[in-house]
Amino acid sequence: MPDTAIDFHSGINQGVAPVTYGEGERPPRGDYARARADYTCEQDWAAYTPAQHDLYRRLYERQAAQLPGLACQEFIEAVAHLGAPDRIPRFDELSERLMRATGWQVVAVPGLIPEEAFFKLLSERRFPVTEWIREPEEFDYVVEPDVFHDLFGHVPLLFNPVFADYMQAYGAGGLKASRLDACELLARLYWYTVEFGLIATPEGLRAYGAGILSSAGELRHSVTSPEPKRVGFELERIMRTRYKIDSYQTTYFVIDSFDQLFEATAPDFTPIYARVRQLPTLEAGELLPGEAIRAV
Ligand SMILES: C[C@H](O)[C@H](O)[C@H]1CNc2nc(N)[nH]c(=O)c2N1
Ligand SMILES: N[C@@H](Cc1ccccc1)C(=O)O
Ligand SMILES: [Fe+2]
Repeated sequence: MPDTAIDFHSGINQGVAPVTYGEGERPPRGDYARARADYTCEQDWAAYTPAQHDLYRRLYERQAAQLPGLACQEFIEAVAHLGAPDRIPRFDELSERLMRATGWQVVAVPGLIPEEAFFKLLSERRFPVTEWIREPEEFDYVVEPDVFHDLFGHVPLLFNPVFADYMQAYGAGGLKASRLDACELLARLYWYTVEFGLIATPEGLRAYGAGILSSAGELRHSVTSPEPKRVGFELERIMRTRYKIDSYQTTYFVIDSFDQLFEATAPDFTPIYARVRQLPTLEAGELLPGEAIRAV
């Protein structure tokens, strides 16, 4: 196996083991010995215990119950494609449905993988899903992404054609950003859209980011709390903004549509990275002078 460490949250490939992850260093959780060179592995579905299937079901049910009025309609409609909530889905069955809808597949990975491997899979329309599930004590919060976050949070929107194309473009863009040493800037885009994005709809603000949609508490917080700043989507604004990895976000960026997201990220990022590097970096929660924030 390539012996490469990653900082999942910052998206910075450290190049050496062990992994830097939040505070302190430790290897990523997962069985990397079974992984292929592209970091995918077989989903050992038979190895899940009844207690683990039951944990998935409880996570699913808690989350599904609070989607109405908080999650975007595209997500709500697509959650059903995950299949029966009473057991951890089989990735190959899910892939068949997803392939028919948008040409995507889900592939098992042991856990966090190096960002270049991650980008490559996305660019091939293969979404890496962590095979392991959190421990019962981690019901409310798990530090690294597990199968519940990856499946419930990310996979439903891969059934949406525009979002599906955005994810592939992000992967290809990631491979390019690696060559331009711009992964830190690009990772902020992923964070503030794919993980923690909000969308304005005629019915009001809704969540589409996987980090929000798989979180017990942040879903309501992100959409309804008066506390966080909500700023209209702006590519360079996002690329210069740091983020929090161990608390609710203090700023959320709001798109008007998936088409807007796709079109705003279509231009060549090479000159954009150069420009953003000249601008001061903003802290999470910091606003620009006179910057408009959206009311909830
Ligand atoms: C793209 C993002 O910035 C980050 O670098 C990558 C790294 N490796 C990963 N690996 C897995 N399994 N899941 C992820 O979400 C990520 N994120
Ligand atoms: N247009 C970007 C690629 C990209 C697309 C969509 C999302 C993220 C990145 C580039 O040239 O680098
Ligand atoms: Fe995620």
